[in-house]
Amino acid sequence: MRYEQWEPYYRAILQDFGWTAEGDEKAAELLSSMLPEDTPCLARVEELIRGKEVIVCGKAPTLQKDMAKVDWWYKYTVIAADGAVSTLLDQGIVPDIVVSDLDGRHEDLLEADSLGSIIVAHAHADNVEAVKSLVPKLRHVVGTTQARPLRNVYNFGGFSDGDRCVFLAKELGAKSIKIIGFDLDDTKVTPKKLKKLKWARRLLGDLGINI
Ligand SMILES: Nc1ncnc2c1ncn2[C@@H]1O[C@H](COP(=O)(O)OP(=O)(O)OP(=O)(O)O)[C@@H](O)[C@H]1O
Ligand SMILES: Nc1nc2c(c(=O)[nH]1)N=C(CO)CN2
Ligand SMILES: [Mg+2]
Repeated sequence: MRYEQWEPYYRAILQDFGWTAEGDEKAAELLSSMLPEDTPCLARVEELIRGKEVIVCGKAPTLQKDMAKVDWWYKYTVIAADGAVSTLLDQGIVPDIVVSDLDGRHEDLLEADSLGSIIVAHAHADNVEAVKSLVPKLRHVVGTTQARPLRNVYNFGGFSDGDRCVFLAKELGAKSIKIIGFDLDDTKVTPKKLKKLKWARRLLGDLGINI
């Protein structure tokens, strides 16, 4: 999705949460300054996705049960949304890609990185400290922002980690996208999280994915 297409959603999200773009823009600049000018891992991310069957794993409480129903993991490019990486690693699955705003368990993000997962690390106004502490330790990183993209910090569209996985897969031309570990009606989450899940439903709905 081009930024011009994404921007109206971004403006509406900022308004809904009472945020301004400035903090996100500063966070994106910081992330940019920590990364190489080109993004060596991006070509690999594209290779993993284009024309491939992709499975996106969210971190709903149903994830483990949903995982048990997947017959053959190796036919998929596996994308984990943040905390889902911990459940996947526990079950012996190393995701190809982890999409994270770095509030998942840092040990698990580092373990996945050391096992070859590419971490699509998202900078926003509220995770600057995590960006500072974790990004220098990662070996395979692609930087993202929800604000206007920079030369080496991308915006594939999407807001929360789970829907950003799906936008990434769409944008880079996945052949199919299977989604597990999503429960967008989960009532056991905080009001802020529920609001994020509502946005996920709306954004995915506009991609033609109704869950
Ligand atoms: N019931 C659910 N509870 C939590 N996450 C869910 C649920 N259903 C779908 N997801 C997706 O799984 C993603 C990863 O979940 P996790 O709990 O790690 O999120 P998070 O990192 O706290 O969320 P975020 O940083 O996006 O606010 C979420 O971004 C969300 O899109
Ligand atoms: N400023 C800000 N941006 C976000 C936040 C958040 O808590 N604050 N959470 C997100 C979920 O991944 C995505 N973007
Ligand atoms: Mg997160």
